[in-house]
Amino acid sequence: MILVINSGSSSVKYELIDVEGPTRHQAGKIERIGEPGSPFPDHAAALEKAAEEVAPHADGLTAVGHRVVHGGAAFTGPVLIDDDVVKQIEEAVPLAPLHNPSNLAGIEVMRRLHPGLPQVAVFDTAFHSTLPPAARTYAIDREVAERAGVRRYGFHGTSTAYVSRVAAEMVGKPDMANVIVLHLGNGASASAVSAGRCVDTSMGMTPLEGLVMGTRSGDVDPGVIFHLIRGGMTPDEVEEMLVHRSGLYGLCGDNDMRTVLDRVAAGDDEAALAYNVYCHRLRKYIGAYTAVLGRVDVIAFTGGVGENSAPVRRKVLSGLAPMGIRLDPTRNSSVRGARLVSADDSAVAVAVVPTDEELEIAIETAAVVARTNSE
Ligand SMILES: Nc1ncnc2c1ncn2[C@@H]1O[C@H](COP(=O)(O)OP(=O)(O)O)[C@@H](O)[C@H]1O
Ligand SMILES: CC(=O)OP(=O)(O)O
Ligand SMILES: [Mg+2]
Repeated sequence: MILVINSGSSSVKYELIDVEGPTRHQAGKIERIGEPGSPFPDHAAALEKAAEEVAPHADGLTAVGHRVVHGGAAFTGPVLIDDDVVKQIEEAVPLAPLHNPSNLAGIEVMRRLHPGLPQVAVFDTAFHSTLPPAARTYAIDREVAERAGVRRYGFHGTSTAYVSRVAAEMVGKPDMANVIVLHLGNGASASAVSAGRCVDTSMGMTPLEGLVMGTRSGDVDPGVIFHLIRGGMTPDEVEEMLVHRSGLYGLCGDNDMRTVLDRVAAGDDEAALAYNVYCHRLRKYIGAYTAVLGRVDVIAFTGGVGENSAPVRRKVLSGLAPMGIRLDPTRNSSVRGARLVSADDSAVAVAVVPTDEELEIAIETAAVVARTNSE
């Protein structure tokens, strides 16, 4: 049995998973860590509570698997954690200042509480380590880029790996499908996957590039940043705005797509613009990744918005019949679980695939432990 720890910027998710079966056991989520009034002043307190909650159910625990957002250039797959690995994850903190410190807190507490158990790091960036040079390279001064580690790394790789695999199986091409994965949660990303290898992805050196997100801007002209700094904002203020006060929230004051859609239905112009900008950006990436892949077998929607919002899927794909993409309106609005929602005569299949990062982390953790034991 594997304990999966997803220690995020303001929440800790944990789950006990038996990969045989698979069977799910105890699961929980502690939110609003460090916020005023929260009983959990920091990640250590939340993680100790999580460990306490799972303890009565943790008979036969064999390993702990951790989500780590940024693996830098060092990690192309999951690894057994030792002091050296911790040091390398620390070195990637400047590339993911909002994510890696909480991931490290999870590792630190679980190593202390379970010193005898193998601990495995599963990186968001790992699945994207196959990006071809043309897709991962920014067209800036090469020496500067190399010195500072500036390149596209990509994120949501654990989710994208899982969803692209399920979608490829759904269209009967488990080993050779060309898949566009749209992971639309609070963070959002698009990826192009060919025969199980990621060939392009919208998030970049940090999880700020690409699609419009709940509070993150996605793509902006880098010139905007210098304009704002020369206008008197500090670099930290600009970053804070782009990460926390942009995206849907920046445009209409709400970051939850359900609220945005309710406001659109009520005739709210600000919400309508936010919704239109969000969907327009997604359509652009679908077009771009169709060109990158040449042929698309399936477009897979996942994440809270992708899995639950029929109106977003409908709007994003409307008018794309000339590209061979046709939704079935009934399937689209009644979907439950992993299902195809495209029309029978659609050349490109469209799938809704609930993501399961926790299961994927458990599977990869078990595989690392098995490999280590057999060495
Ligand atoms: N029925 C729904 N319709 C539209 N959006 C939804 C629906 N249910 C959830 N969402 C959206 O999903 C988002 C969260 O996605 P999720 O993948 O759970 O987030 P995270 O990235 O934190 O894991 C919420 O902000 C909300 O906007
Ligand atoms: C890396 C990233 O953006 O993750 P999340 O969507 O969980 O914020
Ligand atoms: Mg998520």
